[in-house]
Amino acid sequence: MSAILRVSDLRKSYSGIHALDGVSFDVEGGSITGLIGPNGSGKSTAIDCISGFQKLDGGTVTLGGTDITSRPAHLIARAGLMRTFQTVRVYDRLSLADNLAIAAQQFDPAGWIDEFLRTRRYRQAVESSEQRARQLVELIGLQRYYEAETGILSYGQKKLVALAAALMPHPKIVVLDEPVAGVNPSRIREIEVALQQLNRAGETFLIVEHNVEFITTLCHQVIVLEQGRKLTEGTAAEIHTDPRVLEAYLGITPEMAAAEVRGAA
Ligand SMILES: Nc1ncnc2c1ncn2[C@@H]1O[C@H](COP(=O)(O)OP(=O)(O)OP(=O)(O)O)[C@@H](O)[C@H]1O
Repeated sequence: MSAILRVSDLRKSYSGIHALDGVSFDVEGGSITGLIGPNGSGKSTAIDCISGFQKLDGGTVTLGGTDITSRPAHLIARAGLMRTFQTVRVYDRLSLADNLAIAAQQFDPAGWIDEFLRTRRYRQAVESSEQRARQLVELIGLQRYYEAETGILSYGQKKLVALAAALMPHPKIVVLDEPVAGVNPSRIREIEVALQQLNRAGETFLIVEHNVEFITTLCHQVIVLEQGRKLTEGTAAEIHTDPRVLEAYLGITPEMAAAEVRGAA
């Protein structure tokens, strides 16, 4: 695997607060990479800056070798970096199929003249969008709701629809902002399975999430931020046992962990 997304030395301050203080990391193509850290560590600022929703003070972002630093969000999306948001954004009154058709249309090569004249380009765009929609809906396990209004779906299922919408234009990577926040715990597994299925089909994800168990179950690589800096990165197993991560998250110092072990012995 090679890096599809490379961020180097990201810097962003808010009136003296260093939200990002030189953060660098890579996301490998075909991976699920997690970005975690305690409250205020800079996760949201990082993904907002990467996806063009905030301006960086410094640093670079490259996508598939192309410099996309500080481009407007819509051009970053067009370059192949899509994102989802903490709060779900779907059209409740429209069917799942229509939600996905609208998502595809934003990037459609066919214009209104093609549509008016029903050109071959228009017919091909509609056909490939429907094929993509059916494939994605199957991968997220919602095929029985394809024609149903999305309003009837659970919050977790709507999050999956928003994810499928982000995937419609065949992006190089999707950045997910807290995909299981607010989701009923009994539904979290559905999202986990859907992401695994999509990843097996070749999709790449960068996930920001507070639910560390979800991240460590799912991710090949985990990056940990603390106070605007990268504290560490590694596999889920490495992160789980890293004393610096335990301290940052739980306030457990290596000495306390050792004392606990001695006490239990
Ligand atoms: N618009 C803003 N104005 C001023 N300070 C901000 C702003 N946005 C973020 N910050 C500060 O920047 C730092 C990083 O915030 P950020 O929201 O990126 O962290 P986070 O890891 O996403 O936190 P959380 O997990 O609580 O969402 C924090 O100290 C925060 O208070």
